[in-house]
Amino acid sequence: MVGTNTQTIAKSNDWTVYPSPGFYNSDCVLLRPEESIKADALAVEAGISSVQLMETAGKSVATVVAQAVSAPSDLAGPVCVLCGPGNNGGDGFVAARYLEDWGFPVKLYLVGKVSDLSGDAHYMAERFEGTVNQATPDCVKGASIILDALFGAGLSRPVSGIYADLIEAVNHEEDALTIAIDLPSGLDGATGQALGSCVKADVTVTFFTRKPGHVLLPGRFLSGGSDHIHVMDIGIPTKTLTDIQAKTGENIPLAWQHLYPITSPFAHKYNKGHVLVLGGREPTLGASRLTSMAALRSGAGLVSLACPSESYSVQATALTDIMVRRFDSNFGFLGFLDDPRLNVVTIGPGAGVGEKTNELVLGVLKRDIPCVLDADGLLSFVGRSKKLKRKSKGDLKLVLTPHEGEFTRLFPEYPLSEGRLMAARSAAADMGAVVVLKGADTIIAHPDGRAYINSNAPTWLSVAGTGDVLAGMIAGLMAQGMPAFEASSAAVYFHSESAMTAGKGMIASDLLPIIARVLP
Ligand SMILES: NC(=O)C1=CN([C@@H]2O[C@H](COP(=O)(O)OP(=O)(O)OC[C@H]3O[C@@H](n4cnc5c(N)ncnc54)[C@H](O)[C@@H]3O)[C@@H](O)[C@H]2O)[C@@H](O)CC1
Ligand SMILES: [K+]
Repeated sequence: MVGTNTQTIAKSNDWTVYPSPGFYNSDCVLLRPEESIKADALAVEAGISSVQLMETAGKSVATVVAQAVSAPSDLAGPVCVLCGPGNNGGDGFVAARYLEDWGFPVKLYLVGKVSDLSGDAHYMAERFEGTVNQATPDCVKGASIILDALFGAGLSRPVSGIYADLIEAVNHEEDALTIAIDLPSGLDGATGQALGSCVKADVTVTFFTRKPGHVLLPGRFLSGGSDHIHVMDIGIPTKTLTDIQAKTGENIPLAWQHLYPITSPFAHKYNKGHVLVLGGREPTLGASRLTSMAALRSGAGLVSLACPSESYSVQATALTDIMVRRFDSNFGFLGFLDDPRLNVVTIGPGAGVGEKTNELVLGVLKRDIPCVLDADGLLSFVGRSKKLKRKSKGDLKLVLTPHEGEFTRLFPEYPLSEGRLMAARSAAADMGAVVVLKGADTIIAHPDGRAYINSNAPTWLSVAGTGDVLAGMIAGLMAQGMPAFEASSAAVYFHSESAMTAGKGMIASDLLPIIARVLP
């Protein structure tokens, strides 16, 4: 699966890696609604008519409906097709025509009149030979299948009025199978947030690529969940992705496998990097142990844990595979950085919030040593995040891994209410650092605007200590030469894979022996 790279140490000029193969591949790239409308337009420029695109789109929706039922006669109620005022409604008319032709009991409902429709939607409405009924909230009662063609990529404001009433009626009809065309109506395809009311679909049929809203939460669940989002090829040439220069993708191996560090037969501990983890004091001694073990399990050649003298004996006794070192002052810790083999420092888990940690972090950054900052390492910069700003346009040297609470405290200027994706992107651009905004849909954002959305985290991953493990995994991959953005993305992905393998009820330390099993 992973690893076509023959280099032992991957190329690491981060800012030149874009575009990566993932952004050319419709399995990975997530087109924002305006980008998908642009893709349609580019396909038209390339000679495919927009009517043909809509015909193929509508037919593909009908095909998914047909595959969901063994035979039209098995349906107790009709297939209700709810059409809105734009081209999403046009897709609904096409799907309704095919389903009628195939013998399905179809009832089509439109908000407004056919004469109000324009362009391709109007043309497709004229071609539909069945009855066009006026949509009212009662119309979906008793339906076996509801096809939601109210709004797709063109949703431009919060849903209200008759549309909100229709959406509520759809969601109330729990026995019906609700299939959304392109996006559940009311879902903002860019942010994954509901704009006013939103259809809760069981299945979503989208075209060419998925949209960020299908992967971000709650959009992923409103769309029926990852396994129920069908992406249909409607003939848009893949090369349009090159012209669009999309910068959002799903965090899958395709996105970063070309930079994954491959262990050469000549590898030894001294050419697989050396991670230094700052160890803490009571009562959070275990956190930095998790981080250091995760770095080692992720393939780093050497891992050292540097801790204050008072916790030295506990840490040294608890760790067998990690070199434990002691220091009595910040000066002592910074002295460890003179070792030229040391190539990543992790500060955070159990480090303590305050001036001392602040000084240590700035000392590391001043020496230009790549650094993963988590937990206390981040919280020590609340109110002074500007001090972390990196100006360099060369290799990215800093990775920040806040969860939502830490992010909000660190970056109040980027409110999460405007969408996690945008907030993480803005913070990354501002700081000149990789920002890993943790959550059920972790975002990994690069200062140049690229971002991956992670989707393979099981619910049980959210337990104490798993963030400490993630920080170690990122550091471990960076130590082996993987660029910061891709190392962070790969670590997030394999962290979730490890949790998946560990299973429900796992605790953070269960992940450690599994990491090495799931890594390629
Ligand atoms: N060539 C193309 O552009 C293709 C488009 N396709 C379909 O077309 C869709 C996009 O079509 P459109 O751009 O026409 O957009 P939509 O059909 O999603 O909706 C746009 C219409 O809804 C209105 N509207 C937006 N928000 C509203 C709100 N909150 N309340 C009331 N009215 C609202 C707008 O004024 C406009 O009339 C895609 O989602 C897809 O389903 C597919 O047929 C594939 C080809
Ligand atoms: K829809």
